[in-house]
Amino acid sequence: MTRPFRQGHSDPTVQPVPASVVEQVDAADTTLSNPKWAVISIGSNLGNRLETLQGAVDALEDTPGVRVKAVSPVYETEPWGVEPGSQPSYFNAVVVLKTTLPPSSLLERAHAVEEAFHRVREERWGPRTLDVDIVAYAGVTSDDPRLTLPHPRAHERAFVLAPWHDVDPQAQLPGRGTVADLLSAVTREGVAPRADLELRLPE
Ligand SMILES: Nc1ncnc2c1ncn2[C@@H]1O[C@H](COP(=O)(O)OP(=O)(O)OP(=O)(O)O)[C@@H](O)[C@H]1O
Ligand SMILES: Nc1nc2c(c(=O)[nH]1)N=C(CO)CN2
Repeated sequence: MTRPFRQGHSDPTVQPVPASVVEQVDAADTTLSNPKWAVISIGSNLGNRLETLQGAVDALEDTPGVRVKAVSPVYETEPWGVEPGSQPSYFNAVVVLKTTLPPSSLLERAHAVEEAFHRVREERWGPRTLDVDIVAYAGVTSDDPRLTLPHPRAHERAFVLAPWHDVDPQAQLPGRGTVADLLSAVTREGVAPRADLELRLPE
């Protein structure tokens, strides 16, 4: 015998939903209909650097919930933070995207893209096939060491600021000021545009 389905609070299989859960679901829905912008720095100083950077751009675009909006010019840059001459030079670029992913999922994806290009983590600031850092995610600030936002060293890195300024001259680094001002405060020595190279914006 089938029992009639009873609707409303008298149905014992329907639990009341706590207000906090409703709030969380609503917040998630807002994200879905309201994508956030994020700025990603990509760098490579091992292997075929340009091919790897293009692969990273394509992999980001292939991510559900991510749309790449702009890809910067390519810069050839001296390794930052290490003994001069101790590592090959980098190719660096910046990707501006819109995403419905929360910051933690975007970081997971960034790590997966690095791993797809055989990134190994041996020493701090060691040479790498691919580095994918989240420079900024909307206006979010966080001092969580697993994901610090904005990136704690972006404001002092010309290899991030110069390509970002190229694609968005009005950009602001949350809590730090305009990218234009930050760029004028750092040395651009060792950060050279490679006008002969180009990264394609995925179609
Ligand atoms: N904004 C961020 N973007 C990427 N990783 C971050 C960020 N904030 C914190 N991290 C954490 O930093 C850890 C180390 O990252 P990674 O190995 O890419 O550092 P790095 O590129 O060598 O140096 P740097 O952090 O100076 O760019 C990651 O496992 C990640 O959890
Ligand atoms: N020029 C340059 N130097 C670096 C880079 C980078 O992408 N470019 N990334 C680092 C760790 O994120 C450390 N140093």
